[in-house]
Amino acid sequence: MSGKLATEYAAWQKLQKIYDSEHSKLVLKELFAQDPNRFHKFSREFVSPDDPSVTFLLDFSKNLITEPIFNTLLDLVREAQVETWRDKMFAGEHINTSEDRAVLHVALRNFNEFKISEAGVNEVGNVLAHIKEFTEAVRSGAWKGYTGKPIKTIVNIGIGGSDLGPVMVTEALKPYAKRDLDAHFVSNIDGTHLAETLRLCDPETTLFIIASKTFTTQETITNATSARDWFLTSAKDKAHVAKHFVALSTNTKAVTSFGISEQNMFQFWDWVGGRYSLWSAIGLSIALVIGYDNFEQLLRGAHGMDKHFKTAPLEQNLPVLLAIIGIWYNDFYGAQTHVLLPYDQYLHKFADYFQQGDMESNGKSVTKDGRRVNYQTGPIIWGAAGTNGQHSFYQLLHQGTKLVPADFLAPATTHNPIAHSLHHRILLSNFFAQPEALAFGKTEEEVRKELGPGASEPLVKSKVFEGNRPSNSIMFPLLTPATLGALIALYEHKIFTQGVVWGINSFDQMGVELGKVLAKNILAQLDKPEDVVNHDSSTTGIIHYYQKHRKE
Ligand SMILES: O=P(O)(O)OC[C@H]1O[C@@](O)(CO)[C@@H](O)[C@@H]1O
Repeated sequence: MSGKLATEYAAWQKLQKIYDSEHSKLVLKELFAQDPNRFHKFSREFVSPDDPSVTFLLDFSKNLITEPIFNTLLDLVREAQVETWRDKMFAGEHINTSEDRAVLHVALRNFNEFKISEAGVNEVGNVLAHIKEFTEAVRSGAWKGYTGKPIKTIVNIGIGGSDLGPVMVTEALKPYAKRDLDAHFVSNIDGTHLAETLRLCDPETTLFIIASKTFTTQETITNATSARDWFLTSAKDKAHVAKHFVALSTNTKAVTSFGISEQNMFQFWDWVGGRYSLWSAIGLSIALVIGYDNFEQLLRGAHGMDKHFKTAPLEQNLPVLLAIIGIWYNDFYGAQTHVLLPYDQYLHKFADYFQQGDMESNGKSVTKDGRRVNYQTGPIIWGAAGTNGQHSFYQLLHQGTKLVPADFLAPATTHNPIAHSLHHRILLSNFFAQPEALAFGKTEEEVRKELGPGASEPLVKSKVFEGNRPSNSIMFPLLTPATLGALIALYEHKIFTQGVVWGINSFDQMGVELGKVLAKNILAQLDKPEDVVNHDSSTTGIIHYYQKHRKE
């Protein structure tokens, strides 16, 4: 980053002028009518440099852009020195300046290709070997519980990046799962989460995975402690913990003091951000569910995207393209959110995952140099699997007053071709139709013709679709481990690129700390009304209501 506020870039100022003078004239229907070649001009096909079966189409032609806008957005990326900062990241420079850390999730899937100098990077292979050995032992039944039975259930206890990645990926890659190994994920401190999960577990055949980068997160350590107490109620002897508890962390001291032996610990390093950690030991539950070979395919798919991001010219660089399109709407059109719409039920947790990935990375208002930004940074990320979203929030997308840029994603082929793939064809017909409806809408004239004479004016008006609502469409042949890896890396590098343009540190998360400190302070005051001190009347009042009405 050049130490500039994004608004100080010449390209940014030029974009503002273009927006001010052009935006009202940008009509997708006209843009397509003027240029029969628009789709080819504004679509790219990604083919992994490592594996030609990892390929997808990005169609970004249904966006409110022209070639001058597109080129000026690329100029902004150049002026912000995105490529320089990208190369710093890959080289292991400490670009996470507030924590003086490298940002090296790419090293977790590097397979020794890029030369990266940072402590721990040359240990990645050993951890992967440990993951392979352990997952094969558990999946084969060689790893036995304290009564000599094989493991039938795994419970990952973690939160945030120690939960969302494993959840999303094990859901997305269910077709590759070992169906006789049940996987559960406990994250919330709400006792319900653990209690409901333990109801499904047999202490003799359950493996608990305590996933925590810091191994100090209150929710995770509390859940882990309660899970261990539950286990020991049956197993009695603490020596049995070793057969049923493993840890994923950077904090060996905290792991061993919890009572998990170092040989049952899978290590990672401080240069792995929590929201970028599924590729690390945090991915143990993924490897247990889909097998090590598929887990490695996930990593290799991401590595192929890494190489693309590192080498492709900006105008061909898919993470850069998603990034600049997002900036155009976020910073010039004033769009507050960005919606992710995977037309694949296996990807139903994709938006959840990138809520942390994007919003915890770019939900910042101060630059790396400590200057308050005077522009919008990270968007609000949300979404749902199609076609479910169509029966929930698409009314707003089509006829609301808010601009909501959308990413549509879908596999050309389903893993479940039931009814001779009729279901998939119906799903895809919607995947194709929704962006068309959003972009081109339905005119008043078309509505009048449809309703015929005599239709009331309000009814006519209510059925008009203004259109001109932008979207990206991404289609890939099949959702495989490698394709998923490439897709996740695509969005990781989009987030990186936007953060560099905005001049913010995408890799710390200071904003999650204050609430935790206040909560710990309040926890100590919950017994009696007189304990509640030093708060505003609202916080005091609602705590007193709780104390008056609680039963336990
Ligand atoms: O993995 P851990 O150290 O337990 O942190 C869990 C999550 O908590 C945070 O909110 C940081 O406190 C996320 O950034 C992180 O993924």
